[in-house]
Amino acid sequence: MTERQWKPLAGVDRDCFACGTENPHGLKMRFESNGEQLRSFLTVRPRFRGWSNLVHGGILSTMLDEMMSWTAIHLTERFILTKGMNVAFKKPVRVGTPLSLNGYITERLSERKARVVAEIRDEEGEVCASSEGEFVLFTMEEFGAMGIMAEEELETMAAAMG
Ligand SMILES: CCCCCCCC(=O)SCCNC(=O)CCNC(=O)[C@H](O)C(C)(C)COP(=O)(O)OP(=O)(O)OC[C@H]1O[C@@H](n2cnc3c(N)ncnc32)[C@H](O)[C@@H]1OP(=O)(O)O
Repeated sequence: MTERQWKPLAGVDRDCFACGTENPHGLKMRFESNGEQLRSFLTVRPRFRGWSNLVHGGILSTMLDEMMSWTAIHLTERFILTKGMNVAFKKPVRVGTPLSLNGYITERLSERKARVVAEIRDEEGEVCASSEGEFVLFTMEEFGAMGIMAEEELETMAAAMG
């Protein structure tokens, strides 16, 4: 069986703390999709530490939220809000070490909701942290009506979703 090809997703948000392409204080996460799952690779800088050389748990949670969010956005082609998420911290994660993340949908709960999982792995491929979240899905019109994004941002985002 041939593995599905991974393709990079365009970075469309400049300032998001997690995925913003131009945010000098952010994580600058980028994503790839094979149509069934998404993945991301990054090395967390020391400025995001908690204890001494360990990545702060809040930063790991942000990375997991972002991984699940883009998984939901890309695989459902909808705008999303995180309704809730649970995180399990299984192994300490060190700053300055290469990490990989993956995300996938476990259940399409309804037309408007999806359950998504994300994992953070270390260089050995061991899962260091994982999350499960519930995501509410919105059409562009519904999201626009919530006043979260300007009209032109909505259209740029919608064009980059699939
Ligand atoms: C580039 C950017 C990527 C960034 C990714 C970051 C991801 C995030 O962290 S998002 C930020 C954190 N999350 C939030 O701020 C969400 C705040 N919470 C909320 O707005 C609400 O609680 C929300 C929308 C999640 C759930 O709303 P609530 O009414 O409690 O939902 P719920 O009772 O479960 O569902 C009610 C129904 O109304 C729908 N609904 C809720 N609000 C709306 C709305 N404004 N418009 C349309 N439908 C809505 C739900 O989909 C659901 O539909 P159905 O009955 O068919 O299942």
